[in-house]
Amino acid sequence: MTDPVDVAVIGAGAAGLAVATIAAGLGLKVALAERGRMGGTHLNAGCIPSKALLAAARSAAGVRDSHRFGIRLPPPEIDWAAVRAHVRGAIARAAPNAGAARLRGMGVEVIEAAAHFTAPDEIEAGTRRIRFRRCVIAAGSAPLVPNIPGLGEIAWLTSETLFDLADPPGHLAILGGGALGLEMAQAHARLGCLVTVIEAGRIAGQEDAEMAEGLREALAVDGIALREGVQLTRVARDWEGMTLELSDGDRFGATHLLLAAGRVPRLASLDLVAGQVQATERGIATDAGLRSLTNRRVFAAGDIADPEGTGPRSFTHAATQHAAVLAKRMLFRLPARFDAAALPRVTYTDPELAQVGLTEEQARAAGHAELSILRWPLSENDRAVAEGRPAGLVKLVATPQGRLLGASLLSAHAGEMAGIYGLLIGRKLPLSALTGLALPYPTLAEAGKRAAEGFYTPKLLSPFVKGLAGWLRHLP
Ligand SMILES: Cc1cc2nc3c(=O)[nH]c(=O)nc-3n(C[C@H](O)[C@H](O)[C@H](O)COP(=O)(O)OP(=O)(O)OC[C@H]3O[C@@H](n4cnc5c(N)ncnc54)[C@H](O)[C@@H]3O)c2cc1C
Ligand SMILES: NC(=O)c1ccc[n+]([C@@H]2O[C@H](COP(=O)([O-])OP(=O)(O)OC[C@H]3O[C@@H](n4cnc5c(N)ncnc54)[C@H](O)[C@@H]3O)[C@@H](O)[C@H]2O)c1
Repeated sequence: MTDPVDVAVIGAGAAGLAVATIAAGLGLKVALAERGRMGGTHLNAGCIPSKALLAAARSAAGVRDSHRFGIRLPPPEIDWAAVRAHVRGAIARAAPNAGAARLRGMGVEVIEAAAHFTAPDEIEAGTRRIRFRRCVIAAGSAPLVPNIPGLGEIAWLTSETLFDLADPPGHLAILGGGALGLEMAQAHARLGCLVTVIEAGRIAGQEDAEMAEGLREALAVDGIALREGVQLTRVARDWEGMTLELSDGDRFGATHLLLAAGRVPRLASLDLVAGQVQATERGIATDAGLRSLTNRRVFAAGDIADPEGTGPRSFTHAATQHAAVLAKRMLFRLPARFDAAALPRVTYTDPELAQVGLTEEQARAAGHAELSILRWPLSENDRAVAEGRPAGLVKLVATPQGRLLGASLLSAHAGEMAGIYGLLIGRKLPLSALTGLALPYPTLAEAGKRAAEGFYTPKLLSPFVKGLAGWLRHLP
């Protein structure tokens, strides 16, 4: 029987790679099993291809829009094969960072096979049986395939197959108006496809309603048909592609259907019973420090982790935050917990929609009866005006004492600005930390500062302060 490894990792996506890299960097003996493509979702079927496609789409939109700046160009011609090559090129350029060679170079034993538990302290991957001191389950999540009559008749798409299409969809129907559905709707519309989004609730349902409304207007400009508050009740194949029936009785034809209705944890093949690891339908049940509730040797990270029953946070930056928690908790045995309070999320449409902390609705639902709601429209921001992009809004939600609870941003580059709000919320800094910050002029980031200034303006203009200023005026 061979010595146990210090850390066995199941899955080489963002979470597994980060954990394996940290542990190997500390000189620990690490084994990593990956059954599919190294790099997992974010590299092969998630962040990188979707952002690469969005960049191509933004470029096409820029050409169409150029007349606003006095530049006359012919309509863009979309070379789909070249767009695909750009997307594949982006994946290929990022791939070496996640590659088996890099990991092996760091001393990690990489096993390119599916892993499953055989005992509470052992996994099997391919022909290898590996005993472990610690195991991190980082097997990620897969697209949810809803149970819709007729779905079996058609060749539906998910994010795992969408980026491999040899030809552009003529009419892409998208089931789900969350981050994935909206990003891919805009990308394909700008690349010349007809797009219809079918959303059971409202688009961007987790996000602030005012932000969703602004995004709705922007997507309409791209010609995207949004069908909100309806279910897809049936799909049938026909000679042109498919016919979709909606719960309001409407029917329409489409050539392709993308399922963007959420994700489910990849639990099935792990044999969690043998590992004595408890899971819920949302993922591996862990405490706030990502340790399994039922097997102290086992931890979870990334999309598959369900810390304290709060559900997964399906973001690459959440996966790397998980790895940082595990570095402290699992490797150094220090207290550490995953705190999602300051975790940003961004929908990379144009404009981008970023959220950090609580939306107004969530803050009220959490029992904050009195709130200070501070807004600054992009139409009042010099940079946005100069660049001819005045649509958008920054909205801050604060306590009456000036502590920031949440920030919602609808703006170009909102994702680049989200971090500052994460810092304010995470470090519990007052709004004055933002108002006192010298920001370069003219920047979009100033909109947030102007919103925060709105908290202090009424106080500065109070009769007391005015009286004080009047009195000071008489001093020599
Ligand atoms: C289209 C799309 C766009 C996205 N865009 C963004 C974005 O812009 N920003 C953002 O932050 N997030 C984005 N996400 C979410 C992000 O991609 C995921 O949150 C992140 O990739 C999850 O990483 P992970 O390591 O938990 O899982 P994964 O990346 O899914 O990795 C898990 C790995 O485990 C392997 N595995 C599974 N079971 C086993 C087994 N039994 N044995 C061995 N290996 C196994 C899988 O093959 C996989 O490679 C996007 C997702 C999608 C689908
Ligand atoms: N920019 C990003 O960070 C980014 C981009 C894409 C995906 N992701 C991650 O990937 C995960 C999956 O994204 P997603 O957009 O598929 O999931 P999601 O849960 O964010 O959105 C799914 C949407 O589909 C709707 N829906 C579900 N079932 C439906 C049905 N039968 N009919 C009509 N509508 C239905 C829901 O109401 C919801 O609005 C998310 O957790 C997200 O965090 C992140």
